[in-house]
Amino acid sequence: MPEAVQIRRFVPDDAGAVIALWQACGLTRPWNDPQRDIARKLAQQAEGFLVAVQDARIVGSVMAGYDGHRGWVNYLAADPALRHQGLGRQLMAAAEAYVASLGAPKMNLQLREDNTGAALFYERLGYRRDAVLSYGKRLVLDGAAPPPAPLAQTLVLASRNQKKLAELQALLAPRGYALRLVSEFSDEDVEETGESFIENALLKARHAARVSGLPALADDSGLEVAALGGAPGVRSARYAAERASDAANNEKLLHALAGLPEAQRSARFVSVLVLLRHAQDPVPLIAQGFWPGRILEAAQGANGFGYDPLFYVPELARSAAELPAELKNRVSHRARAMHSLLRQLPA
Ligand SMILES: O=P(O)(O)OP(=O)(O)OP(=O)(O)OC[C@H]1O[C@@H](n2cnc3c(O)ncnc32)[C@H](O)[C@@H]1O
Ligand SMILES: [Mg+2]
Repeated sequence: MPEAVQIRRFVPDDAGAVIALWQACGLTRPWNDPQRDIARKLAQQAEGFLVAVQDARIVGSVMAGYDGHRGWVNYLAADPALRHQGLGRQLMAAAEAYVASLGAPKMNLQLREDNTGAALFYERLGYRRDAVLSYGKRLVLDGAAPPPAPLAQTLVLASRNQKKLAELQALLAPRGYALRLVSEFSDEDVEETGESFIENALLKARHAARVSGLPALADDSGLEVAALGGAPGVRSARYAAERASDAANNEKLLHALAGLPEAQRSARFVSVLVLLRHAQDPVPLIAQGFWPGRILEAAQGANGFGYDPLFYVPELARSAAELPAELKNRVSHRARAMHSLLRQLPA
């Protein structure tokens, strides 16, 4: 049986094994020389650099420090072969105890935006996403230059739905995009006459680009319920009636599925995003995202909008309306479509 994991201070002889561990965990970057990062830490609060050891092998690391305002944690690494055994949690507890002993009132950390696995890990430890943008300026370059961050660019959002605006804004702000609503430029309503999400998204985006003169983003989305042959689908917003309220749509859906057992209540949210550089853009960027789940027998939760209170997400064991906004925005159909759209944008 392997011996229990011990957490102790880093010593210089650990460097080779620690760097190999960081590389195995994908934590190193060409512009950050790990040797120099270790040397920097040994010169500043060296006792906040901890390693986890099992059977004389380095299986984990964490670097913690206090800048006089906040505690910070970096280089949390756990041997990939020991995942799900509480090692990351143990290292974070040690890092928190260290910065708390120095008097830090709060611990901060930074994650790459697409690192959903790590985000869920920190949320389970009680961390919450702060409503801040993280800025940085490199003072010393160890190696190759990092890719340049995009400068702020304004897009018009072809939507009248404020909840969509909030979700899309949160997804785009970290990438340097600001959104303005099409209602700033025109009161005209676009009829969503398309047979597909793509056609409707294109209609909305073209109109917004035309009236604003700006590049335009549109989302056409909806809920597809298997037992209803994919309905309400592209008609999700007007399922109960033209301009129906969310409550009326939800009631109609519950009625349509009344008496159906759980196994026959599967559904998915769909989001199709279209980005046009200008109204005549012949090559729109298009991305779609899906979010599988099932329809509950009664509404649960008060967050989100539309069908969220009836949409149960099995992996999170909650309805979409019970998820904090930032969590919905990491796993939803819209988030998935946005990640795919962002991958198509030039860096
Ligand atoms: O067309 P715009 O002005 O963007 O706003 P809308 O609300 O009419 O949006 P859609 O035409 O795309 O219709 C989508 C409908 O699908 C539902 N829907 C889409 N995304 C959803 C989400 O994240 N949560 C819950 N319901 C959603 C909701 O009822 C929306 O009204
Ligand atoms: Mg609409």
